[in-house]
Parts: sequence; structure tokens; C-alpha cells
Amino acid sequence: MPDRSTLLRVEHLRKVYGSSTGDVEAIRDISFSMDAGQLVCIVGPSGCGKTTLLKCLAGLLRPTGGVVEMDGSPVTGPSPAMAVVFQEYGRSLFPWLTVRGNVELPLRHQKLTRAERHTLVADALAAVGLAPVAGSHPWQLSGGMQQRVAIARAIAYQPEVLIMDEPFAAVDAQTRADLEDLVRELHVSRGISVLFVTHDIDESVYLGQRVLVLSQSPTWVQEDLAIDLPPARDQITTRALPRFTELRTHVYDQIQRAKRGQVGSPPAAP
Ligand SMILES: Nc1ncnc2c1ncn2[C@@H]1O[C@H](COP(=O)(O)OP(=O)(O)OP(=O)(O)O)[C@@H](O)[C@H]1O
Repeated sequence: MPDRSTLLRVEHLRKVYGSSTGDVEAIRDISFSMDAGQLVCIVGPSGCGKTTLLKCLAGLLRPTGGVVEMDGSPVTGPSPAMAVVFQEYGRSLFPWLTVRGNVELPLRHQKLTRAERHTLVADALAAVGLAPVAGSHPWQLSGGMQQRVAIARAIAYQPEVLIMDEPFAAVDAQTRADLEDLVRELHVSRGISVLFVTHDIDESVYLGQRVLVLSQSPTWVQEDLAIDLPPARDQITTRALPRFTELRTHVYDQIQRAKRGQVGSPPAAP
């Protein structure tokens, strides 16, 4: 029985892609749970199945086996309780709509009055610092600003969990640092639950309360690591802490071991 505060529960998740050239077992056996209000990062070697995992969690892909539950109910398709932010912000925004229009679009399918919609959109744009460009079009903005629009759209929707798939992989380092701090700020000030997939080890340690380290594909959870850094994080002081270095070195070592297959055997396929 899940605990009352358990938001997301994944048990013995397995995913095999069928294809004309043979089956590909992407996920062997993944189990973990996440409480409401947590910020959990997922890292793993390249091609280990991170995107496959997120798509299964978000109900965009049907798992081959196992269970995904949100608030105790099985996820069987795209759920209004989840919002997903992808890496390719350019393709996720509609160029003919303004920033405001893009953020408002998913709300049009909800039972909200026009005034309620406008309040949610204004609040989300203010939270990501984009209120002054609400009337601009996405193509008039920088890459980092476009990704802020995607984040605003997700939080305006008021999901129970915000799922982010390598969302900052395509922006420059300084913009990336700003966007990381934006995610921390939204998590801390609004209590938003975030599941954040990244291939960047430092980013996972800087952002997360927990880091799940995935094995090489076919994937399983090699380690569920608590990040015992102070919750008030700062790009300069947090990254300069000796504990930050210890944690990132530990995760790096785990991933190197995963790549070399030095982490024991995955659980037997069910
Ligand atoms: N539609 C598909 N059909 C067949 N195999 C697939 C499909 N999508 C992914 N795979 C395979 O599943 C495995 C996991 O892929 P996935 O994209 O989930 O990994 P990833 O960790 O997100 O990759 P990256 O680190 O490159 O972002 C890989 O071996 C990939 O080739």
C-alpha cells in the first residue's frame, strides 16, 4: 500500500521495443517511488533508457511489464497530473502563437473561466520572468527564453509533477545555470514536485534531493542516492562545497562502473 504522501510509484517497470530487426529490451526492471514535493534527478550512461522511462511514466508509451501509479491510480495514458518539458523547446512551441498564447493553450481544454485562465498565465509568466515579453512570438526570443516559455506553460497547467527530459541540453552554460536556479526556485517556493532527467552529473547533484543512477541498458536502478547538501543552493557556494565534489565524484564513478559493466547483474527479467 503506498504511503499517503507517495506521489509516483514505479514497480518492476519493463520496456521492450519490438521491431522488424528484433526486439530491443530498453528497460529491464525499474522500481522507485517519489513523494509529493520532492525534486528527483535521474542520470545514467548515454542511451541507457532515460527517455523511454520518462515516456512510460508520462503515459506516452505503454510499458511491457510492471506498474506506474500516480496518487495510487495506474497511469494508462497521458495524465493531466503530469506536465512534460522536453529538450527541443523550439519544436514544442507554436510559432504563430504569442508567448501568452502558447502558455494558455493547454488551459483551453480545462474547465476554467477566461479570467481564471488569464490569472494562471500571468502568474506563470511572472514566475519565469517573462511577463514583459508576453506579446512576443517564440521566434523573437533567445533559446533560454523559449525554454522558459515551455516551463511557464507547464506550471500554468498546475501539474502534480513536472517531468523534465534533458531540458537544458541545448542552451549555453550561463543560460543553463540560470534555468537550473529557476527550477530550484519553483520547487522551493511553490513546492512543485519535479522529476528531472539529465546526462549532466553536476547538474543532477546541484538540483536534486535524490539522484537515481541508472545502469547501462537494459536498465535498472543502480543506486538511489540522497543528496545531503543544504536546501538553499547557489551556483558558486554549493558547487564549491567539498560535499558537492564528493557526491559528483561518487555519481561519476558509478556511471563509469555502469559503462564498464562492473555493477553486478541486473535483476532477472520477469
Ligand atoms: N522506438 C524505438 N524502437 C526501438 N528501439 C528504441 C526505440 N527508442 C529507443 N530505443 C532503444 O532503447 C534504448 C534506450 O533509448 P532511450 O532513448 O530511452 O535512451 P536515453 O538514455 O534517453 O538516450 P540518450 O542518453 O541518448 O538521451 C536504446 O538502445 C535505443 O536504441
